[in-house]
Amino acid sequence: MRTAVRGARGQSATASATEPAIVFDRVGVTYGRGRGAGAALVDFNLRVARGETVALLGPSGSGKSTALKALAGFVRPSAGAVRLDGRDVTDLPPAKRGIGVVVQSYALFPHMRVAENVAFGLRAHRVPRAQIAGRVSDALAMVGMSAYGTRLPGELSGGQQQRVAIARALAIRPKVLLLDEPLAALDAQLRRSMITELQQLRAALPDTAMLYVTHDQSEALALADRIAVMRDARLVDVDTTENLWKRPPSSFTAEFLGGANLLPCTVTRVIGTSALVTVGGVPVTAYAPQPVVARTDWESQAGVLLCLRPHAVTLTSPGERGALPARIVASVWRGASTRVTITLPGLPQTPIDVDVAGHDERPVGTEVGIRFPERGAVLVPGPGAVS
Ligand SMILES: Nc1ncnc2c1ncn2[C@@H]1O[C@H](COP(=O)(O)OP(=O)(O)OP(=O)(O)O)[C@@H](O)[C@H]1O
Repeated sequence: MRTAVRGARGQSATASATEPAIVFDRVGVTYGRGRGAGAALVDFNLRVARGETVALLGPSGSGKSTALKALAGFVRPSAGAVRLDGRDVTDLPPAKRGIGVVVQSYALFPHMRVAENVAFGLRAHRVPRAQIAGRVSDALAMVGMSAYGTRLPGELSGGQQQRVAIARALAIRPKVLLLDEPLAALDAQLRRSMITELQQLRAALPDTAMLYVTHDQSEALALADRIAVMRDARLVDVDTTENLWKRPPSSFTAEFLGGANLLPCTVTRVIGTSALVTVGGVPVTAYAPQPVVARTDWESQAGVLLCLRPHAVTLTSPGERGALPARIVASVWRGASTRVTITLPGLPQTPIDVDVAGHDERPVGTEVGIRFPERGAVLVPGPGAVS
């Protein structure tokens, strides 16, 4: 059953001029039928404003692409509604939604030249013939591909093909741009430079709402205003990139966004946002964001964890005043930094990853000390906490 009431010409009764560019209203998607049916999206609610970029972040199979497809019209929701600028488009075919879509595999027509590939979408959207050449050249200029209009896709690199795919999506001047893992097929170096280009493109399209699907947290942090974290077909957390990073509302989000170390701890006292906790038998002070870590969470000790990000920890000499004693159990040099894994004597089964700048050559077994600022040690509700 749908939640929105639709009136004449697909106009939602809830539509208003102030509605965000994109609204998912309790959307559900089920693939297959009968016993084989599987829910890929459950009670999915999300709003994206004009000019805003939201990243859908989550592990493989969590339903990110399904959400995008429901918005683009490639799968039909079994429940709920999708609205664009206040208009219910749940039953509209994809070509009538005016959405630009970019997918991982470029999806260019191999026998058509670059300019023809870009023009194809314009014809499908019935843009008048006289306007097509100008729109194609504007779109190619936006992605720095003006000089390549007469090439075939096979004569381009992966990054150039993806730029053409983006140009094709932009040519229809969409108010909504959907990007489904657009950089996943590119190598690490090209991905980094494409992130910079996408940031520039973002700035050049101040009125466009963007939904960006990725399982790469660094892309999400670099490009999004807000991040929506998905797990098992559901939206688990949504907030600004900064809030989710600094004050993760769940251990899942803390781990997914930045590979946090999550340590069992006991909270002794909280004053304001400052907490005294015991970790591995040692007292430390930590940041207790409110209301993320509600008083009941720590008073009942219902699974509060200490989130330590690898870059927030500093290795010191053993016995240095104020440092916790630790021992190195593994060390991997990564070029610009070394990922050193340590354990605390009171928590020998809980490895803690620490990123040290440069090449740290201390051997496994070395006794060290660790320090972290109060704001670098954040309490988060554990998996058992009731939200
Ligand atoms: N056409 C389909 N028919 C049946 N099941 C599907 C179909 N497409 C996706 N699924 C299933 O729906 C679930 C969500 O898939 P979806 O592609 O949305 O996940 P995702 O988060 O985008 O994953 P990835 O990061 O691997 O692309 C998965 O369990 C997947 O196997």
